[in-house]
Amino acid sequence: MTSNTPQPVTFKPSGPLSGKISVPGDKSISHRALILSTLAIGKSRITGLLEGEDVLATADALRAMGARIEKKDDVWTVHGVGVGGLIQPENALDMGNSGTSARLLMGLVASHGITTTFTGDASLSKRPMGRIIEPLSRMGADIQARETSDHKACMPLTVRGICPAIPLEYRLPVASAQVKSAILLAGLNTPGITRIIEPVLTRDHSETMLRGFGADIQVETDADDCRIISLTGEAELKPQKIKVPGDPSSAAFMVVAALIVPGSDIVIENVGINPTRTGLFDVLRDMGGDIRFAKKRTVGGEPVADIHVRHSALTGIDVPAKIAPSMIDEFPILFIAAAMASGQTITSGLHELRVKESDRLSQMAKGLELLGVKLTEKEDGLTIEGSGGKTLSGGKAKAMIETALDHRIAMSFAIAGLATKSGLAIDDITPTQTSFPGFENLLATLAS
Ligand SMILES: O=C(O)C1=C[C@@H](OP(=O)(O)O)[C@@H](O)[C@H](O)C1
Ligand SMILES: C=C(OP(=O)(O)O)C(=O)O
Repeated sequence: MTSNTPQPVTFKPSGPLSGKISVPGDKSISHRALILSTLAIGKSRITGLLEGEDVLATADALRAMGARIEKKDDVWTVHGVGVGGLIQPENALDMGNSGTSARLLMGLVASHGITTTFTGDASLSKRPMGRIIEPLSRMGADIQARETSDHKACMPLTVRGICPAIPLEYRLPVASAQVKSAILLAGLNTPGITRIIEPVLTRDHSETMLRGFGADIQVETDADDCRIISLTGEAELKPQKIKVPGDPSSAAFMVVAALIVPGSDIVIENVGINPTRTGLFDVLRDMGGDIRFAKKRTVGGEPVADIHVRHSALTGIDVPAKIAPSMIDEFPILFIAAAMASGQTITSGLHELRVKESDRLSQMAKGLELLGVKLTEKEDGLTIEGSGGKTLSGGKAKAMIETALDHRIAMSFAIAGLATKSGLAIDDITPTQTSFPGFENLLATLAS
């Protein structure tokens, strides 16, 4: 887990960025690769796994519930216990900073006859868990959570799973791949068909990977354009060889860095370009960004490409709210691009950003204001007046940016620092370890 000692770092103005890099493995796919391999009978092999703290928290939790997970050279091997084969962990499972670990694993244990306590860091302990507790309780799990003063169910919490659980038909009230995936994972060890109605498409890695592991899962679209996902329970999963592609959410920081630093020309190899994840690249292209996907191919059922990016003059746009789910983690870095664009960038429909690792609308607004950026913070978005390509330098630019245990806030302002007059200090770089180990070094290789 992230050390408790904050490490402040100053990011200095940069000359042109150049070179070919690759970013660490996709976080969402890495969590799912470990979880589904644990549920298969036999030995799965994973390459390209993200070795960030969030994914390592998932691996540790799965080990505590009986999986044997080992790493040799670049290959992770998971000896699965089979659907229904988890054992009760001896201690509470520490989910660190990771919402995905907490929510997916809650789903996993809900349909096993085991009792499991989940804990997390100060950030995760503030995030809403009611959205997971509600459907899993309907499946028969008993979940006791801490109640906050404003009556929200938060961690720490204890899931008393039930086997057999009751199959659920559930319409997702919030566009969340974590909620969808938690229910699907619970459904795997539940007799009958678990059905999810998804009015707004979210990342679909769980569906793709479940199919790849041999589960019986059907996806249809109804007359109202809702996806209906049906999973047959008591599944038998077969072990797989998985190649995890580079994470588009990590590539996003390097893409925006190249767009805003004059003279830059970079290539990021082997990045996942699943359309449920690439909204940021579409928005940046609409703003005038020169971003090309080269060598498109399919790896393990996921589309992958090399991304070629060149410095570009950006123009602000009105970002359609409906694109939000396909770039939900990328708004912090979009706001940095918007601050460097000419004209106004308007965003809306982003309530979910207030319940991520931090309140990302408020943290980004505070930091951008320190940099002298003019903006309006609304309940569901920011409207940002861009500098028209001029370097950022507010009167208070010497102040530290507060990262609030949020990796994406830290990395977004690190990139902003490259486009300042005299550098930008952020109060803690350690949260980058959760999703992007090696972030600082990789950025330095592009600048050298
Ligand atoms: O399922 C996943 O892997 C994720 C889903 C998203 O969360 P929500 O489901 O809360 O939107 C995203 O923000 C998170 O980084 C990863
Ligand atoms: C929201 C994120 O992750 P999680 O929900 O897994 O903490 C993120 O990576 O931006």
